[in-house]
Amino acid sequence: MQFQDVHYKVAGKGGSSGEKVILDGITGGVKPGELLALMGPSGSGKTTLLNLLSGKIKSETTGSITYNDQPYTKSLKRSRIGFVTQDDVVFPHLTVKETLTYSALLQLPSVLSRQQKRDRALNVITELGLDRCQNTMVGGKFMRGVSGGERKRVCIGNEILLNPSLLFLDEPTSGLDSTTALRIVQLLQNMAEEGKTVVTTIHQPSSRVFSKFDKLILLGKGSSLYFGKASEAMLYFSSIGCYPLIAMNPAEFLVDLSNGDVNDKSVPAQLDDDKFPNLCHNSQVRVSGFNVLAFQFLVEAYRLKVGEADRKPASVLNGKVEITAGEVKSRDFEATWWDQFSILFQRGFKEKRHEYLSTIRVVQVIAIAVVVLLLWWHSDASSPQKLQDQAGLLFFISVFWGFLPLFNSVFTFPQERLMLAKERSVGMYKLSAYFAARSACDLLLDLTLPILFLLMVYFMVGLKSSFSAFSLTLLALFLNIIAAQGLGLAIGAAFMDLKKATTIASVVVMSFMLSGGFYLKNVPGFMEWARNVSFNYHTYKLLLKIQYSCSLGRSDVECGFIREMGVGSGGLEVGALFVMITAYRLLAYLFLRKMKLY
Ligand SMILES: Nc1ncnc2c1ncn2[C@@H]1O[C@H](COP(=O)(O)OP(=O)(O)OP(=O)(O)O)[C@@H](O)[C@H]1O
Repeated sequence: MQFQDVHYKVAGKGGSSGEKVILDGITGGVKPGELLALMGPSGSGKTTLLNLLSGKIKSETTGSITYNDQPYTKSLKRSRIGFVTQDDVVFPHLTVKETLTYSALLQLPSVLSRQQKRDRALNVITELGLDRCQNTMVGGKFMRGVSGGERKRVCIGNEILLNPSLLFLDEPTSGLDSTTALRIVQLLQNMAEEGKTVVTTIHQPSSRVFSKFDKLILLGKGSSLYFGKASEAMLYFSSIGCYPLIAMNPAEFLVDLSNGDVNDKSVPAQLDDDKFPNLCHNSQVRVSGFNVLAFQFLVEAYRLKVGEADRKPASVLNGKVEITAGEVKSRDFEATWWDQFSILFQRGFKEKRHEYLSTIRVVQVIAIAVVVLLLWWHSDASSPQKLQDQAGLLFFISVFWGFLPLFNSVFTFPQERLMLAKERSVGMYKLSAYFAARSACDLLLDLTLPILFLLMVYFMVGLKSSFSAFSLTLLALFLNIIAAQGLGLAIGAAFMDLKKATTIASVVVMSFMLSGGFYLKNVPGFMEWARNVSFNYHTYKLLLKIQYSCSLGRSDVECGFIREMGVGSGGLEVGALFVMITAYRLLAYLFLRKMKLY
């Protein structure tokens, strides 16, 4: 891979006049068998350069980046490039083996049998030295799992399943102790020795880690301060008069220099006012610990080294290949739609069952059921007053089993956003397969607890004790839950941000509850739409019909509103719920389609 004079800028707040240059003419290259490190202090542009080289960023760029003398193409991204992000994008409740096996089943070509794909996952586990922890959950921020170094190796494993020729890694050692960091970099060096081209950003490596790099690009404030063999970096800097005055890790020395920090370092005497007259107002020489002169000297020295003659004119790179959801359509999906659905369903089920059927949720439902039992124990519909109380219970049931699944499903897409973006950007599966699998999985898990609730409560609170009434009540609750989930998924997909999504969801929930007809019998005409799109209103009516349609209509004048709502076959309500089930899910799918992959 070769890159020449790469520039990248972003528009500042004030439009084009306030443009911010992020990368300023970076040139370099790396061959198969080499490990290239992009080093520099925080904010120097390492991640941006890595994103450009891997094809993640395409806009606002000039310069040329070629792979085997060819420009970037979509198929290159799919089959030849692996990218390990700085944050570990993994499912915490899956084991190491499950993570890599599902990934292999989704990614590897269909010419391989399922068993061969599983074997490939096992080979990668062995290759990465993960045998001992293969049956341990990966874990994450809120859950203890494998160690940080092992988790990083799982992420690398995910990317090397397809055996890419180019592997990019963003800060693979951040947050790891020096021994674990060394193991990771050793692993990268081994991969490079096997013929891969490996490019990694690194913040401040130990000297042993530094010795593993074949090539090095040192960045400072978006400018290149060095490109060449890592082993020759110190020689180069001493050739321009910069060397450490005390024993120092070379990486520390280089990052200090790129930070403009010249303490304990010898710098050329000509860093005096006469060499750079335009920079030499003494007040400017040091800006909050940053030695402007020294830094400028390093940038100029490197430019001199490269020589203006070698720097070809910049050509426009960008804009032609936008990595969007639509584009992924064109690639060949490796597994069939049904295979994708079943793999994603199994993966989603394994990941989510811990959450849905967790002790805390079961206890929550049992606790609510006990409170309901205490309040409505042996209630009946023998008088208008008692009938009103029972209607209250039905209203509560429709609200509770609407809002619980709604709030659960609001989290689904925002929580999986990173994983979805990562997997979809390489076209691992069709969005429809993912959406169907995710919905089916949530459904199965969300329908378990209402059964428990209803079994605990139904026969003790004086509701109709026939099998058909019980089954119909359960069915009505199921429809309510499926509609509520759809709305939750749509809100989550629309905002993809947990805070915003939960806030909006709570507003929607309150409006539905208030306009649902229980608190206010005469809902004003202009608010009727809120009632009509409220699933719990229709479910409430349905439940009233199931319980009372036969016994009402005689003398319960005082419960006129129950009679009014509870008479009829329930076909209209079932129809309304089906419309909502379809509409909300369709909306969720459309929002998901519009989601940006990067
Ligand atoms: N889209 C953007 N809009 C505005 N500024 C940006 C954008 N992308 C990058 N930057 C800025 O460019 C600079 C380089 O960012 P980059 O993430 O590449 O640095 P880095 O060297 O990887 O830093 P770190 O080691 O902290 O991750 C930073 O100052 C960052 O704020």
